[in-house]
Amino acid sequence: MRPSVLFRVTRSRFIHSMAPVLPPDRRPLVISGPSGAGKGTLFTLLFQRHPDTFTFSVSHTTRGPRDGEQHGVNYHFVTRDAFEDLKARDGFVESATFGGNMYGTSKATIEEQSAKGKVVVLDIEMEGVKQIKAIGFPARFVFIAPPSEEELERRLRGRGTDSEASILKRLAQAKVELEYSTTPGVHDKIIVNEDVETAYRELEEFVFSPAEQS
Ligand SMILES: Nc1ncnc2c1ncn2[C@@H]1O[C@H](COP(=O)(O)OP(=O)(O)OP(=O)(O)O)[C@@H](O)[C@H]1O
Repeated sequence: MRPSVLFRVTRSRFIHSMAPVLPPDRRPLVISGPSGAGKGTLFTLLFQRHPDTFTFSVSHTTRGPRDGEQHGVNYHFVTRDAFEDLKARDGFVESATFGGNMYGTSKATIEEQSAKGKVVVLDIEMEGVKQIKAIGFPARFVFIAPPSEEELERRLRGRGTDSEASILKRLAQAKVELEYSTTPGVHDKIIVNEDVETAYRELEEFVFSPAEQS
């Protein structure tokens, strides 16, 4: 290998190891889609393969921490009063109540993480997507769809994390979400997660595409 070539190769490896490759469009990435479609699978790959580029948005919740959960890592655990106060001050891009507990994504969390130069990834359900769109919060919206409802059911069952009742509830909700995903202009990108690597490549390509292409 000629010395100049060697230098270029070494230099390029050095740049890659030192500086994260940042997407031209740094707006937060809102990932939504039916439970079991593979959102977690795909964004976990994004974090593993670009550890310095992306960061997961840490939500606020009024529920208590479970064993091993850490404040500021899994959630910002706050009192109901603190949550309601922040909500009244318009501090959330989206919030919702599940099983009697409140959950929300705070604007300050997104802004702090974005200020560190990272692209913030949000895993948000449909109602949250609607809220974020309604306030016009700048973000890129990606919808992960299953190849079919039958395959979605297979994945939910195969995951082995849900009761029969929970699986049926998730499948019913999936129909609503898939219907909503056909609303024009809601999502910047819809990815059908049939083969994981193919879907991942599509996600990566979208994420690193210039703003005007999204
Ligand atoms: N392309 C794929 N082919 C086959 N199985 C897949 C594929 N993508 C994900 N899975 C599997 O499907 C199951 C559901 O995936 P995952 O947990 O990532 O879904 P999710 O959309 O994040 O769900 P939730 O919203 O409930 O967290 C997992 O067991 C995962 O390993």
